[in-house]
Amino acid sequence: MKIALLTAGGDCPGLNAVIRGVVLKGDRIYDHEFVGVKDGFRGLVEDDIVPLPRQRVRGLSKVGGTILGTSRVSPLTNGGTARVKEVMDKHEIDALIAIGGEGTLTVARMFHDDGINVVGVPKTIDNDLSATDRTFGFDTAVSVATESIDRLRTTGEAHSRCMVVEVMGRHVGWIALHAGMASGAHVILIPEVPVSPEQLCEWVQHAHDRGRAPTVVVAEGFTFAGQAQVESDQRDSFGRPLLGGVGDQVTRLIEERTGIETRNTTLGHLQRGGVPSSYDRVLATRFGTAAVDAVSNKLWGTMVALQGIDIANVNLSDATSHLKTVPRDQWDEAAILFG
Ligand SMILES: Nc1ncnc2c1ncn2[C@@H]1O[C@H](COP(=O)(O)OP(=O)(O)OP(=O)(O)O)[C@@H](O)[C@H]1O
Ligand SMILES: O=P(O)(O)OC[C@H]1O[C@](O)(CO)[C@@H](O)[C@@H]1O
Ligand SMILES: [Mg+2]
Repeated sequence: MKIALLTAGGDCPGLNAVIRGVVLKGDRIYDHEFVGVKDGFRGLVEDDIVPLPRQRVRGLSKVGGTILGTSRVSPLTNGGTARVKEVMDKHEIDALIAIGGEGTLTVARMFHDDGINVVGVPKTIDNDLSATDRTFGFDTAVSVATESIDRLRTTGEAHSRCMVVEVMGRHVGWIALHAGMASGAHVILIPEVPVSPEQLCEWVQHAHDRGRAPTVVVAEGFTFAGQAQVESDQRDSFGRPLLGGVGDQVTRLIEERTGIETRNTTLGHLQRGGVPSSYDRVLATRFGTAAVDAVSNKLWGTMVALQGIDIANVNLSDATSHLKTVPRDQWDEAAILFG
Protein backbone atom coordinates (compact mmCIF):
# COMPACT_ATOMS: atom_id res chain seq x y z
CA MET A 1 0.00 0.00 0.00
CA LYS A 2 1.03 3.60 -0.49
CA ILE A 3 0.20 5.61 2.64
CA ALA A 4 0.28 9.38 3.20
CA LEU A 5 0.89 10.94 6.63
CA LEU A 6 -0.04 14.44 7.72
CA THR A 7 0.16 16.48 10.92
CA ALA A 8 -2.40 19.30 11.33
CA GLY A 9 -3.40 21.84 13.98
CA GLY A 10 -0.95 23.05 16.61
CA ASP A 11 2.29 21.08 16.88
CA CYS A 12 2.86 18.84 19.87
CA PRO A 13 5.83 16.95 21.35
CA GLY A 14 5.73 13.38 20.01
CA LEU A 15 4.51 14.04 16.45
CA ASN A 16 7.83 12.87 15.00
CA ALA A 17 7.79 9.75 17.18
CA VAL A 18 4.40 8.82 15.67
CA ILE A 19 5.74 9.35 12.15
CA ARG A 20 8.77 7.18 12.96
CA GLY A 21 6.62 4.42 14.48
CA VAL A 22 4.33 4.33 11.44
CA VAL A 23 7.13 4.23 8.89
CA LEU A 24 9.42 1.75 10.69
CA LYS A 25 6.69 -0.84 11.34
CA GLY A 26 5.03 -0.21 7.98
CA ASP A 27 8.33 -0.79 6.19
CA ARG A 28 9.52 -3.78 8.21
CA ILE A 29 6.29 -5.72 8.70
CA TYR A 30 4.05 -4.73 5.78
CA ASP A 31 6.39 -3.44 3.09
CA HIS A 32 4.24 -0.32 2.65
CA GLU A 33 5.48 2.81 0.90
CA PHE A 34 5.08 6.19 2.66
CA VAL A 35 4.78 9.80 1.60
CA GLY A 36 4.55 12.91 3.77
CA VAL A 37 2.01 15.71 3.23
CA LYS A 38 3.55 19.12 3.97
CA ASP A 39 1.89 21.53 6.43
CA GLY A 40 -1.26 19.63 7.28
CA PHE A 41 -4.20 19.90 4.91
CA ARG A 42 -2.44 22.63 2.93
CA GLY A 43 -0.19 20.05 1.32
CA LEU A 44 -3.13 17.84 0.53
CA VAL A 45 -5.04 20.47 -1.44
CA GLU A 46 -1.96 22.17 -2.92
CA ASP A 47 -0.31 18.90 -3.90
CA ASP A 48 2.80 19.36 -1.72
CA ILE A 49 3.75 15.76 -1.08
CA VAL A 50 7.23 14.35 -0.43
CA PRO A 51 8.70 10.84 -0.22
CA LEU A 52 9.05 9.47 3.34
CA PRO A 53 11.55 6.63 3.21
CA ARG A 54 12.74 4.71 6.26
CA GLN A 55 16.03 6.66 6.39
CA ARG A 56 14.10 9.95 6.78
CA VAL A 57 12.67 8.93 10.18
CA ARG A 58 15.92 7.79 11.82
CA GLY A 59 16.43 9.10 15.37
CA LEU A 60 13.20 11.06 15.32
CA SER A 61 11.51 9.90 18.52
CA LYS A 62 13.23 12.55 20.64
CA VAL A 63 12.85 15.42 18.17
CA GLY A 64 10.24 18.13 18.91
CA GLY A 65 7.99 19.77 16.30
CA THR A 66 7.06 17.86 13.14
CA ILE A 67 9.27 17.12 10.15
CA LEU A 68 6.16 17.45 7.95
CA GLY A 69 5.23 20.93 9.15
CA THR A 70 1.69 21.81 10.21
CA SER A 71 -0.99 24.45 9.60
CA ARG A 72 -4.61 25.22 10.31
CA VAL A 73 -5.52 25.50 6.61
CA SER A 74 -8.96 23.97 6.04
CA PRO A 75 -9.30 21.47 3.18
CA LEU A 76 -13.05 22.02 3.08
CA THR A 77 -12.86 25.63 1.97
CA ASN A 78 -9.99 24.88 -0.44
CA GLY A 79 -11.47 22.36 -2.84
CA GLY A 80 -12.99 19.94 -0.34
CA THR A 81 -12.83 16.18 -0.52
CA ALA A 82 -13.08 16.20 -4.34
CA ARG A 83 -9.72 17.99 -4.51
CA VAL A 84 -8.23 15.71 -1.84
CA LYS A 85 -9.30 12.63 -3.82
CA GLU A 86 -7.84 14.13 -6.99
CA VAL A 87 -4.42 14.66 -5.35
CA MET A 88 -4.47 11.23 -3.69
CA ASP A 89 -5.37 9.57 -7.01
CA LYS A 90 -2.61 11.46 -8.81
CA HIS A 91 -0.03 10.08 -6.35
CA GLU A 92 -1.75 6.65 -6.22
CA ILE A 93 -2.14 7.02 -2.45
CA ASP A 94 -4.31 4.26 -0.95
CA ALA A 95 -4.77 5.64 2.55
CA LEU A 96 -4.18 8.62 4.79
CA ILE A 97 -3.00 8.72 8.42
CA ALA A 98 -4.12 12.03 9.95
CA ILE A 99 -2.34 13.03 13.16
CA GLY A 100 -4.09 15.87 14.94
CA GLY A 101 -6.49 17.19 17.51
CA GLU A 102 -10.28 17.39 17.50
CA GLY A 103 -10.34 19.67 14.42
CA THR A 104 -8.10 17.39 12.34
CA LEU A 105 -9.99 14.30 13.43
CA THR A 106 -13.35 15.96 12.63
CA VAL A 107 -12.06 16.57 9.11
CA ALA A 108 -10.78 12.96 8.98
CA ARG A 109 -14.28 11.76 9.91
CA MET A 110 -15.75 13.89 7.08
CA PHE A 111 -13.18 12.39 4.67
CA HIS A 112 -14.20 8.91 5.79
CA ASP A 113 -17.88 9.75 5.21
CA ASP A 114 -16.91 10.78 1.66
CA GLY A 115 -15.13 7.48 0.99
CA ILE A 116 -11.49 8.38 1.67
CA ASN A 117 -9.50 5.65 3.46
CA VAL A 118 -8.36 7.34 6.65
CA VAL A 119 -7.11 6.44 10.14
CA GLY A 120 -6.59 9.04 12.91
CA VAL A 121 -3.99 9.49 15.63
CA PRO A 122 -4.91 11.73 18.61
CA LYS A 123 -2.44 14.51 19.44
CA THR A 124 -2.79 17.50 21.68
CA ILE A 125 -1.09 18.90 24.74
CA ASP A 126 -4.60 19.80 25.98
CA ASN A 127 -5.60 16.12 26.56
CA ASP A 128 -9.18 17.08 25.62
CA LEU A 129 -10.03 14.27 23.19
CA SER A 130 -12.71 11.78 24.16
CA ALA A 131 -12.28 8.04 23.68
CA THR A 132 -8.62 8.04 24.66
CA ASP A 133 -7.34 8.16 28.23
CA ARG A 134 -4.36 10.26 27.14
CA THR A 135 -3.15 12.18 24.11
CA PHE A 136 0.60 12.33 23.54
CA GLY A 137 2.14 15.76 24.22
CA PHE A 138 0.18 16.23 27.43
CA ASP A 139 2.81 14.63 29.66
CA THR A 140 5.56 16.85 28.21
CA ALA A 141 3.45 20.00 28.63
CA VAL A 142 2.72 19.08 32.26
CA SER A 143 6.43 18.42 32.92
CA VAL A 144 7.46 21.78 31.45
CA ALA A 145 4.74 23.60 33.41
CA THR A 146 5.64 21.78 36.64
CA GLU A 147 9.32 22.62 36.36
CA SER A 148 8.44 26.25 35.61
CA ILE A 149 6.13 26.53 38.62
CA ASP A 150 8.82 24.99 40.86
CA ARG A 151 11.24 27.66 39.65
CA LEU A 152 8.72 30.48 40.09
CA ARG A 153 8.09 29.36 43.63
CA THR A 154 11.67 29.98 44.80
CA THR A 155 11.76 33.51 43.39
CA GLY A 156 8.28 34.13 44.84
CA GLU A 157 9.49 32.99 48.25
CA ALA A 158 12.61 35.15 48.07
CA HIS A 159 10.45 38.27 47.51
CA SER A 160 7.37 37.23 49.54
CA ARG A 161 5.30 37.60 46.37
CA CYS A 162 2.26 35.83 45.02
CA MET A 163 3.15 34.11 41.74
CA VAL A 164 0.48 33.52 39.09
CA VAL A 165 1.23 31.07 36.26
CA GLU A 166 -1.00 30.92 33.17
CA VAL A 167 -0.88 27.58 31.35
CA MET A 168 -2.43 26.39 28.07
CA GLY A 169 -5.29 23.93 27.67
CA ARG A 170 -7.79 25.85 25.56
CA HIS A 171 -11.28 25.06 26.95
CA VAL A 172 -10.17 22.44 29.49
CA GLY A 173 -8.05 22.44 32.64
CA TRP A 174 -6.03 19.21 32.40
CA ILE A 175 -2.59 20.87 32.18
CA ALA A 176 -3.42 23.28 35.02
CA LEU A 177 -4.78 20.52 37.25
CA HIS A 178 -1.84 18.15 36.79
CA ALA A 179 0.95 20.75 36.86
CA GLY A 180 -0.74 22.50 39.79
CA MET A 181 -1.02 19.31 41.81
CA ALA A 182 2.52 18.22 40.93
CA SER A 183 3.99 21.52 42.08
CA GLY A 184 1.80 21.91 45.17
CA ALA A 185 0.06 25.09 43.98
CA HIS A 186 -2.09 26.94 46.52
CA VAL A 187 -4.86 27.55 43.96
CA ILE A 188 -5.71 25.90 40.61
CA LEU A 189 -8.22 27.72 38.40
CA ILE A 190 -9.74 25.76 35.48
CA PRO A 191 -12.52 26.50 32.94
CA GLU A 192 -14.69 23.66 34.24
CA VAL A 193 -15.01 25.21 37.73
CA PRO A 194 -15.92 28.90 38.01
CA VAL A 195 -14.48 30.40 41.19
CA SER A 196 -15.37 33.82 42.65
CA PRO A 197 -12.73 36.55 43.13
CA GLU A 198 -13.55 36.44 46.87
CA GLN A 199 -12.77 32.72 47.14
CA LEU A 200 -9.51 33.13 45.18
CA CYS A 201 -8.35 35.99 47.44
CA GLU A 202 -9.27 34.00 50.55
CA TRP A 203 -7.02 31.12 49.45
CA VAL A 204 -4.18 33.51 48.50
CA GLN A 205 -4.43 35.40 51.79
CA HIS A 206 -4.49 32.17 53.78
CA ALA A 207 -1.32 30.86 52.10
CA HIS A 208 0.34 34.26 52.61
CA ASP A 209 -0.65 34.36 56.29
CA ARG A 210 1.01 30.96 56.74
CA GLY A 211 4.26 32.50 55.50
CA ARG A 212 4.10 30.93 52.04
CA ALA A 213 4.52 32.63 48.66
CA PRO A 214 1.04 31.93 47.23
CA THR A 215 1.24 30.08 43.90
CA VAL A 216 -1.78 30.32 41.61
CA VAL A 217 -2.01 28.17 38.46
CA VAL A 218 -4.64 29.40 36.02
CA ALA A 219 -5.69 27.67 32.81
CA GLU A 220 -5.98 30.04 29.83
CA GLY A 221 -9.70 29.22 29.43
CA PHE A 222 -10.65 30.00 33.06
CA THR A 223 -13.34 32.57 33.79
CA PHE A 224 -14.48 33.98 37.11
CA ALA A 225 -18.02 33.01 38.03
CA GLY A 226 -20.38 35.09 35.88
CA GLN A 227 -17.66 36.65 33.69
CA ALA A 228 -16.73 36.20 30.00
CA GLN A 229 -13.61 34.34 28.82
CA VAL A 230 -10.50 36.51 28.38
CA GLU A 231 -9.53 36.49 24.70
CA SER A 232 -6.84 38.29 22.73
CA ASP A 233 -7.71 40.51 19.73
CA GLN A 234 -5.65 38.14 17.57
CA ARG A 235 -7.29 35.36 15.57
CA ASP A 236 -5.78 32.06 14.40
CA SER A 237 -5.93 31.21 10.70
CA PHE A 238 -9.22 29.42 11.31
CA GLY A 239 -10.73 32.69 12.60
CA ARG A 240 -10.91 31.65 16.26
CA PRO A 241 -9.84 34.06 19.01
CA LEU A 242 -6.53 33.19 20.66
CA LEU A 243 -6.92 32.63 24.37
CA GLY A 244 -4.56 34.10 26.92
CA GLY A 245 -4.57 37.12 29.18
CA VAL A 246 -6.42 35.67 32.13
CA GLY A 247 -3.14 35.41 34.09
CA ASP A 248 -2.78 39.20 33.95
CA GLN A 249 -6.40 39.67 34.98
CA VAL A 250 -5.99 37.34 37.98
CA THR A 251 -2.72 39.04 38.96
CA ARG A 252 -4.24 42.55 38.96
CA LEU A 253 -7.22 41.36 40.94
CA ILE A 254 -5.11 39.67 43.65
CA GLU A 255 -2.87 42.70 44.05
CA GLU A 256 -5.80 45.16 44.18
CA ARG A 257 -7.83 43.16 46.66
CA THR A 258 -5.13 41.75 48.97
CA GLY A 259 -2.29 44.23 48.62
CA ILE A 260 0.14 41.31 48.17
CA GLU A 261 2.74 42.04 45.48
CA THR A 262 1.89 39.69 42.61
CA ARG A 263 3.57 38.72 39.33
CA ASN A 264 2.22 36.81 36.32
CA THR A 265 4.10 34.42 34.03
CA THR A 266 2.38 33.13 30.90
CA LEU A 267 4.14 29.93 29.81
CA GLY A 268 2.64 29.90 26.30
CA HIS A 269 4.33 27.89 23.58
CA LEU A 270 7.19 26.77 25.84
CA GLN A 271 4.74 24.02 26.82
CA ARG A 272 4.65 22.74 23.22
CA GLY A 273 8.26 23.15 22.16
CA GLY A 274 11.30 20.94 22.63
CA VAL A 275 11.89 17.28 23.23
CA PRO A 276 9.01 14.99 24.21
CA SER A 277 9.11 13.30 27.62
CA SER A 278 9.92 9.57 27.70
CA TYR A 279 6.23 8.84 28.42
CA ASP A 280 5.17 10.76 25.29
CA ARG A 281 7.85 9.10 23.16
CA VAL A 282 6.54 5.68 24.18
CA LEU A 283 2.86 6.58 23.74
CA ALA A 284 3.49 8.25 20.38
CA THR A 285 5.53 5.29 19.12
CA ARG A 286 2.80 2.86 20.21
CA PHE A 287 0.16 5.03 18.51
CA GLY A 288 2.25 5.07 15.33
CA THR A 289 2.76 1.32 15.13
CA ALA A 290 -0.94 0.73 15.97
CA ALA A 291 -2.03 3.21 13.28
CA VAL A 292 -0.15 1.31 10.59
CA ASP A 293 -1.76 -1.92 11.85
CA ALA A 294 -5.18 -0.24 11.57
CA VAL A 295 -4.45 0.82 7.98
CA SER A 296 -3.20 -2.67 7.09
CA ASN A 297 -6.40 -4.13 8.55
CA LYS A 298 -8.49 -1.54 6.68
CA LEU A 299 -10.06 -0.16 9.85
CA TRP A 300 -11.13 3.00 8.01
CA GLY A 301 -12.76 5.78 10.01
CA THR A 302 -11.09 4.72 13.24
CA MET A 303 -8.59 6.34 15.59
CA VAL A 304 -5.96 4.68 17.77
CA ALA A 305 -6.55 5.31 21.47
CA LEU A 306 -5.11 4.54 24.89
CA GLN A 307 -7.52 2.60 27.10
CA GLY A 308 -5.91 1.80 30.45
CA ILE A 309 -2.52 0.47 29.39
CA ASP A 310 -3.72 -0.97 26.07
CA ILE A 311 -3.92 0.55 22.62
CA ALA A 312 -7.39 0.23 21.07
CA ASN A 313 -9.18 1.29 17.88
CA VAL A 314 -12.22 3.54 18.34
CA ASN A 315 -14.52 5.26 15.86
CA LEU A 316 -13.50 8.78 14.89
CA SER A 317 -17.06 9.88 15.69
CA ASP A 318 -16.62 8.74 19.32
CA ALA A 319 -13.41 10.71 19.60
CA THR A 320 -14.83 13.96 18.24
CA SER A 321 -18.35 13.98 19.66
CA HIS A 322 -17.50 15.99 22.78
CA LEU A 323 -14.54 17.48 24.64
CA LYS A 324 -13.05 15.50 27.51
CA THR A 325 -13.26 17.96 30.39
CA VAL A 326 -11.89 17.65 33.94
CA PRO A 327 -14.52 15.94 36.14
CA ARG A 328 -15.53 18.02 39.14
CA ASP A 329 -14.43 15.36 41.65
CA GLN A 330 -10.84 15.48 40.33
CA TRP A 331 -10.67 19.24 40.93
CA ASP A 332 -12.25 18.72 44.38
CA GLU A 333 -9.45 16.26 45.26
CA ALA A 334 -6.91 19.01 44.56
CA ALA A 335 -8.97 21.79 46.17
CA ILE A 336 -8.78 20.11 49.59
CA LEU A 337 -5.18 21.39 49.76
CA PHE A 338 -5.77 24.95 48.45
CA GLY A 339 -4.96 27.99 50.55
N1 LIG B 1 -15.46 21.63 12.16
C1 LIG B 1 -14.56 21.77 11.19
N2 LIG B 1 -14.95 21.79 9.90
C2 LIG B 1 -14.04 21.92 8.93
N3 LIG B 1 -12.72 22.03 9.11
C3 LIG B 1 -12.26 22.02 10.35
C4 LIG B 1 -13.16 21.88 11.47
N4 LIG B 1 -12.43 21.90 12.59
C5 LIG B 1 -11.15 22.03 12.19
N5 LIG B 1 -11.03 22.10 10.87
C6 LIG B 1 -9.77 22.18 10.10
O1 LIG B 1 -8.92 21.15 10.65
C7 LIG B 1 -7.58 21.60 10.82
C8 LIG B 1 -7.06 21.40 12.22
O2 LIG B 1 -7.99 21.88 13.21
P1 LIG B 1 -7.49 22.72 14.47
O3 LIG B 1 -6.77 23.93 13.98
O4 LIG B 1 -8.63 22.87 15.40
O5 LIG B 1 -6.38 21.77 15.10
P2 LIG B 1 -6.55 20.46 15.94
O6 LIG B 1 -6.32 19.30 15.07
O7 LIG B 1 -7.85 20.47 16.70
O8 LIG B 1 -5.34 20.61 16.92
P3 LIG B 1 -5.24 21.64 18.18
O9 LIG B 1 -5.10 20.75 19.37
O10 LIG B 1 -4.02 22.44 17.91
O11 LIG B 1 -6.48 22.49 18.20
C9 LIG B 1 -7.58 23.01 10.33
O12 LIG B 1 -7.06 22.91 9.02
C10 LIG B 1 -9.00 23.47 10.31
O13 LIG B 1 -9.16 24.34 9.23
O1 LIG C 1 -0.41 27.78 18.45
P1 LIG C 1 -1.61 28.69 18.49
O2 LIG C 1 -2.31 28.77 17.18
O3 LIG C 1 -1.27 29.97 19.13
O4 LIG C 1 -2.70 27.97 19.41
C1 LIG C 1 -2.63 27.91 20.80
C2 LIG C 1 -3.58 26.85 21.26
O5 LIG C 1 -3.12 25.57 20.84
C3 LIG C 1 -2.91 24.73 21.96
O6 LIG C 1 -1.56 24.86 22.35
C4 LIG C 1 -3.17 23.29 21.61
O7 LIG C 1 -4.50 23.10 21.26
C5 LIG C 1 -3.84 25.32 23.04
O8 LIG C 1 -3.46 24.91 24.33
C6 LIG C 1 -3.71 26.80 22.76
O9 LIG C 1 -4.85 27.52 23.17
MG1 LIG D 1 -8.50 22.21 17.74
